Amino acid sequence: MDYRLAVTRREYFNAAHRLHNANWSQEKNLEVFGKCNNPNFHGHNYELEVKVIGEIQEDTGYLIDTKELSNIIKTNVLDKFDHQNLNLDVEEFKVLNPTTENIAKVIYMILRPLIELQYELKIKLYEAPRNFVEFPY
Ligand SMILES: Nc1nc2c(c(=O)[nH]1)N=C([C@H](O)[C@H](O)COP(=O)(O)OP(=O)(O)OP(=O)(O)O)CN2
Repeated sequence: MDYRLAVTRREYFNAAHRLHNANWSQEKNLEVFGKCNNPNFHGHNYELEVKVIGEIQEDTGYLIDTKELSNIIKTNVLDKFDHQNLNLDVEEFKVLNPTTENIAKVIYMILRPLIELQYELKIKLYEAPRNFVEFPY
């Protein structure tokens, strides 16, 4: 039995969004989401941390090759989210409010099948330097 450890890859993407609940009135949306409900959308510089937890492989000395992890994130998350309008351009958010919580959850759901099951996966997503979400928790 070896010790478990974590390898984390940090990435960045820029995206526009608007927080809105189509089942609510304009007034209720404005009351709950305030400036984030502006129909003209607004952008954030998101900082994403993808953490893979497991044991060191004896043959490579790696837990996971960071280059491989970086490629997985780039192809499946950054290429899909970066410089996009999340509400309009990303399929998942046509039916889901693009809050930091939901974006972190969607990223986890995209990446989970792509990382070997023996590893635990955790997502940390910063929407602003002082606001971040961790999923799962
Ligand atoms: N739990 C959540 N709360 C809020 C979310 C969210 O995704 N989850 N999102 C928003 C808006 O998107 C809003 O635009 C947040 O950005 P910003 O206004 O820049 O954030 P702050 O006002 O907190 O910025 P500070 O400079 O750190 O004060 C709102 N709430």
